[in-house]
Amino acid sequence: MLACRGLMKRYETDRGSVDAIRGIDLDVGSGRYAALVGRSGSGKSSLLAMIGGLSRPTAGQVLIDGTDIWALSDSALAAFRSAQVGYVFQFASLLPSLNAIENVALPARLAGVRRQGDILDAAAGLLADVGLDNHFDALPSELSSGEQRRVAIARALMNAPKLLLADEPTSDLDERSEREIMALLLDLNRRRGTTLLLVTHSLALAAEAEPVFQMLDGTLAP
Ligand SMILES: Nc1ncnc2c1ncn2[C@@H]1O[C@H](COP(=O)(O)OP(=O)(O)OP(=O)(O)O)[C@@H](O)[C@H]1O
Repeated sequence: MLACRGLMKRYETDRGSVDAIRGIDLDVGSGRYAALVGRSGSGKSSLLAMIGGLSRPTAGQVLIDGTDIWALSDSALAAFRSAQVGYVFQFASLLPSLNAIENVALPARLAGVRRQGDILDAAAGLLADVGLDNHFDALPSELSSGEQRRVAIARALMNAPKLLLADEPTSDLDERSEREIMALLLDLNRRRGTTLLLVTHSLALAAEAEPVFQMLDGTLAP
């Protein structure tokens, strides 16, 4: 489902170049729950951004269901991302002026889906799936950080992506919310067959994943 071949990322800075990713090959089968672990600075976010079509590799390929995503034109890549990949980041990044259901609906609006009724029905269903059926009208500022994270997960699923990328999705949450968010992600992975790639510092969170990739200074540990 997901394959990386010879991936490299070099950042050019005022102080010279940084080789953040130094030749990575990996495979994740369809419907799997995979984890990417490693110390701060080992390159996890850089790798995820290339896999998610957000940051162009210096060399190598990312194949999602056989599509070499970095060989696509910018507009084709944007369309591919919007249709096939969902993102949950460290901070929820909801739009503060939109309520929960409008935030969840946004990816479908951006993808050009026109039937507003269908969009709102789908967004309501997703909010119910993440346990927020009573908060459709709440603004992000009226929700706890765990609830905001749930809205972000529902939003990531709006366009029914095949691949869900989650970068430290529970990092600033208390233990109970962390457990609940992880249970939710794993349930979505199992029930919908969405392939999940989770970046985490936590070996405990990665324990249920298969495969687990360990990043070490821009490469994968054998
Ligand atoms: N835009 C950038 N410009 C220059 N260097 C960068 C940039 N982004 C990341 N780096 C460097 O690349 C390396 C990998 O960073 P990255 O953020 O991918 O690591 P990480 O494993 O995700 O870390 P963390 O767990 O702290 O988020 C680090 O040395 C970092 O300083």
